Amino acid sequence: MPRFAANLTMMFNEWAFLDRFDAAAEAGFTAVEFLFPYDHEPEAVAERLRRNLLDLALFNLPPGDWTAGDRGLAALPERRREFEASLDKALPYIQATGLRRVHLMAGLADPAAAASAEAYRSAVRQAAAFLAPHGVELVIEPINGRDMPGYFLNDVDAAARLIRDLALPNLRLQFDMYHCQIIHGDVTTRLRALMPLIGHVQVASVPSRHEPDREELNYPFLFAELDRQGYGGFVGCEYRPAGKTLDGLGWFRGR
Ligand SMILES: O=C(O)C(=O)[C@@H](O)CO
Ligand SMILES: [Mg+2]
Repeated sequence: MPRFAANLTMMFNEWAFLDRFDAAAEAGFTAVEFLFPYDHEPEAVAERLRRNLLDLALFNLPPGDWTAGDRGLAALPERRREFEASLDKALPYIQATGLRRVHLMAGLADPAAAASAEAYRSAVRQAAAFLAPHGVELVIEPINGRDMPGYFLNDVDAAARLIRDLALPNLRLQFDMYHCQIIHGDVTTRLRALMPLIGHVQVASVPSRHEPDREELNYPFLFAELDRQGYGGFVGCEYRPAGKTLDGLGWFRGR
C-alpha cells in the first residue's frame, strides 16, 4: 500500500493550521503535505513535524499573491524578479523542515504564447538549478482548467514532454490523478507510461474532489497499481472532506 500524506490545506480544516499536524498524526498519518507554509515561521512548522514524528512530503513554492488571483509566476516573463525572490523566500522553509520535494506553480498564461512558454522553460531550469545543491527535487503539476481556468500547465502529456526534453536530474512530474482524470481520462495508462517521471502523486474523487472512496475513479485499483509499478513515493490526500475530516477517514483506517 502506498504511503499517504494528509494534505493539511484541504483536510483537518476543523483545526488551526499548525494544530492540523497534531490532528493528522493523531488520526494515524505519518506524513503530511500542504500548499503554503509562508504565513508561519519556518521553525514553527518544523517543530510541529518533529513533535509528531511526521515526514513532510511536499509544499509549493510561493505563487505570487494568491488572494489577488496569482497561481504561480513561472510562466509570467514580466514577473521574473518576483519569481526569483520566491526561491529565496522558500529556502528557509525547505531547510528548517528538511523538505526533499517542492512544487513550482506555472501561473495563469496562454500555453500557446511563445513568451510564456519560454519564460516557463527558463524558470523551471532556474528553480531546479537553485534546488539541486540542497538535494531538493522540483515537481511540476498539470492542473485542470475547470478548477483553475487559464492555468498555463493544463496538459499531462505536455508536462511529460517538457520533463523529458529538459532532462534535469531533479525535475519530476506531480501526477494528480484527480486532474488527470478531468483533463484526459485514461489514468492507469498514463500512470504506467509516466511512472519513470513521477516524483509525487495526489488523489481525490472525481468530480467532487472528496475522499478517494467514491465517484468515478476506482482508487483501490489505482493504489494497488502504484504498488505494482513499484512507486515508492508519497500519495498526497489532496481532497476536501465531504463532511468532518475524521468521519471521512474510513478509506484510510486499517491500511
Ligand atoms: O491544485 C492542486 O492540485 C495542487 O496540487 C496545488 O498544489 C496547486 O493548487
Ligand atoms: Mg494537486
